[in-house]
Amino acid sequence: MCTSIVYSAGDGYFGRNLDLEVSFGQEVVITPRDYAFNFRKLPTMEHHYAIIGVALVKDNYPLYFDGVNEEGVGMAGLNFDGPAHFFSVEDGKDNVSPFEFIPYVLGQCKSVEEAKQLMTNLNLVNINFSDQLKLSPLHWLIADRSGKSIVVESTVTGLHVYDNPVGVLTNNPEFPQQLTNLANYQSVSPAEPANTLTPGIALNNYSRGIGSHLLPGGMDSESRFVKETFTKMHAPAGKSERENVTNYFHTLNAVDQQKGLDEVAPNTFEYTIYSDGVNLATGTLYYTTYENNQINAVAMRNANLNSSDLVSYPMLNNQAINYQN
Ligand SMILES: C[C@H](CCC(=O)NCCS(=O)(=O)O)[C@H]1CC[C@H]2[C@@H]3[C@H](O)C[C@@H]4C[C@H](O)CC[C@]4(C)[C@H]3C[C@H](O)[C@]12C
Repeated sequence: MCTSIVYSAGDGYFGRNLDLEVSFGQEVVITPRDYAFNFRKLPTMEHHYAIIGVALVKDNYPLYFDGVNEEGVGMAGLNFDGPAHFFSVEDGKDNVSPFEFIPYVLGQCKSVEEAKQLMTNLNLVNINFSDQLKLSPLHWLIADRSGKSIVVESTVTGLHVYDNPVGVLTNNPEFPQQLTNLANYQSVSPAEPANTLTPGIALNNYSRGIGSHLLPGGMDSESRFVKETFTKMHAPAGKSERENVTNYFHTLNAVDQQKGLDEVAPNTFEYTIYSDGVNLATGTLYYTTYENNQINAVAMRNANLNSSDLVSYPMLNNQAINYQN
């Protein structure tokens, strides 16, 4: 499972938890403006906005899992196994494969509105990156600095672009169903609830936090969608970058997956391999990994963005404990 959010405090932050049982060898990758993005069915994009994100680099091609461009547009691909459907190439359409979709949008859009315009003639097609790296069944969250976000889902019924009023995406079911399900939890509150259950009979509020008693806490995507929406909606805005980054990670950690809790095959467990968040104004990417809770950062603007060479940083996995004596 995965969870992606846009968090609108300070400059705004975009990122995700990547939950899986295997690691792909992903790194933090900066694609500068003059790296030539080749597309299978569209002309090469010679120049474009610079991108920072987490990707697997294969044959000098950055296969982005999530990323943010220098204009502050963020995009993440999350598993959508079952409903996801990609089509055959169609003449007259903008035929883009899922593995090309993040560069296609982040390379040329300054806002969610521009991304929406770009997608009016889009056909997400069933072309594999290679025989080893086949199509992934994904859907996507796209957000910008204003905090506005959309979800893109390609299913048997076609391409769907949904406004996302809560700025959260997890996995199945289809996005409209996830939104509808929120209605079941609308009384969940950080405050003490009013007793509408037993009018006239006082109940003993035995604990603090009783307003969130009904909040789901499972590893499943529906539970995470509700829990993350509640957590993010009530997340405080900090006064500094440090405070906002700290709040951002606490917000995502509400739905991270500890090893041992989500068995996807006998004795094989899905867990949160990494969490990342990019400042949408500065392009600095912050991340933690399962093995290393320390927040590490890579600044896009410290790289030469007028170049054609990818720049990669390994994700640091050694737990950095601050021994005080
Ligand atoms: C599996 C990842 C999504 C995490 C997620 O949603 N997990 C939930 C699993 S589940 O619902 O509980 O089954 C996705 C996100 C980005 C994907 C990768 C990116 O799309 C980049 C390439 C694309 C290639 O086509 C396949 C390999 C790949 C390297 C992808 C592998 C995998 O599908 C990734 C890593």
